[in-house]
Amino acid sequence: MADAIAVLNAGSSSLKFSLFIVRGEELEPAQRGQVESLYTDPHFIAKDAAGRVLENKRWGHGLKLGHTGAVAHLVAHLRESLQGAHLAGVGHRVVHGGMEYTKPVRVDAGLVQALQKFVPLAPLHQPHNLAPIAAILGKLPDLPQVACFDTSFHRSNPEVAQMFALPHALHTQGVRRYGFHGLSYEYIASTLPQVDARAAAGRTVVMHLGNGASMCALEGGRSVASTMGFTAVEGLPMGTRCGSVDPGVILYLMDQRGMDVRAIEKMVYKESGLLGVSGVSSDMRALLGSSDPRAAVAIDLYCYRIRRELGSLAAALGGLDALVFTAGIGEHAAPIRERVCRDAEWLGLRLDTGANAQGARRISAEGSRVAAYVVPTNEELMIARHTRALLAG
Ligand SMILES: Nc1ncnc2c1ncn2[C@@H]1O[C@H](COP(=O)(O)OP(=O)(O)O)[C@@H](O)[C@H]1O
Ligand SMILES: CC(=O)OP(=O)(O)O
Ligand SMILES: [Mg+2]
Repeated sequence: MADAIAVLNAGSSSLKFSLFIVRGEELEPAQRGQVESLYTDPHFIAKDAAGRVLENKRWGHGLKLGHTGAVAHLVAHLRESLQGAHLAGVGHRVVHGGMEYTKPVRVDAGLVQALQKFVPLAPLHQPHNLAPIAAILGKLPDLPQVACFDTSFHRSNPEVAQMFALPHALHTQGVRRYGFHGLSYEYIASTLPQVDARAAAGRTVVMHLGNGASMCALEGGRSVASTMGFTAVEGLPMGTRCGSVDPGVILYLMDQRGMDVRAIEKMVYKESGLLGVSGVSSDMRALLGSSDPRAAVAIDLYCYRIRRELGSLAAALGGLDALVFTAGIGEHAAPIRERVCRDAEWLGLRLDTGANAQGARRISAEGSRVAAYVVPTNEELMIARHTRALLAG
C-alpha cells in the first residue's frame, strides 16, 4: 500500500489542501484544491493531478463558511479520497514561528501549546493553523504531523533587516521583523534555477500578491529582506489589512478617538486595505470589474505601494536582475502586473504586453535588462517536501 502525505494551508481567505503519494524520493501529486473566499462567497474545488475536477461546490454568496466549516468539509473529502493509500503524515502551514522555530518540526501537544503564544501576532492565521493540528492530535494521536513556518525562510536576513529602531531590549525579547509567506518564497527559490539561472544566482524580488501580500528580496536564492515585519500587517496594503501606517496614527486613534486595542485590531486586520479604501470588496477580481471610482483609487494605492516597496527592496539588493509574480493576484491579474512592470521601467524592466496578457511564464520583452516572470507558487508542495524529509528522519 502506497504512503500518502496530506497538506493543509490555511490562509486568511482560503483553506488550501494537497494530497501526495510518496514514490521513493518523489512526491507524486494526487489531488489539490481549496475552499476560497471563506468569508464572502465560499467555493470548494478539488482537482486531480491532470486538472480534472473531482468536486466543485458553492455554498451561496454572503454565507460565511469560515475556517471551521471549511476544515470539516475538507476532512470528509480527504477521507473519501485516500482510496486505500496509507496516510503517513499531515503537513501544516503555521504562519508564525517566532524566534524559536527556524525549521519544520514534528507536532506534539507541547508544540501546539507553545505556538498558541503567537496567536496575538497572527490573529487571522495562527488560530486556523493550530485548530486542525489540535483536532487531528485529539482524534488520531499516532498520525505524524509536521508544522512548517512562514517565518523560517527569512531567518537568513541580515540582523539589520530584522530590527526596528526601538529600544534594543525589545529586539532581544523577540520584537523584531520576522517576515512571512516564507514557504511560498522557499518554493519559488527552489524552482528559480529552472526558470532563469541568472535570477537564481542573482538579485530577484518575488512579489507574493494574494489576499495577504508581501515582497521578498532574494540574493542567490536566500531571503535578505521582506516587506512584512513582526506581524503580517507591515508592508503592502492587502485584501483587508492596511500594510504600513505611521504608528502615530494608532496612538492618535487610541488617545483622541477612544478606540481600544480590539477596535484597532479589527480595523487594521479586517476593515482596511483594498476593502477599506474601496468600500467595494477585498477581492481584486471585484475591484478590477467595478466601475466605482473608489475601486480605482484602491487599485492605484495598491500599485503605488508596490512601486515604492520595489524600490526599497532593489536598494537593499544593490540592484535588480529579475522580478517574479506569484499568488492569487500575481498569477492571475494581468492588469496589475502590467501596471507594476510599467512602474518598474526605471529599473530597466520592459514588459512584453502580449506575453503578460496571455499569462506566459516570461513576461519581460526580449533584451529587457531586468527579467520578469509569472511563477505559480506551491506552498503545499514545499510543506510536503519538509514533511517527507522529517518523517524519513
Ligand atoms: N483572476 C483573478 N484576477 C484578479 N485577482 C484574482 C484572480 N484570481 C484570484 N485573484 C485574487 O487573489 C486573491 C487571493 O489570493 P490567494 O493567494 O489565494 O490568497 P490567500 O492569501 O488566501 O492564500 C484574492 O484577492 C483574489 O481576488
Ligand atoms: C501571511 C499571510 O498574509 O498569509 P496569507 O496571504 O495566506 O493570508
Ligand atoms: Mg496564501
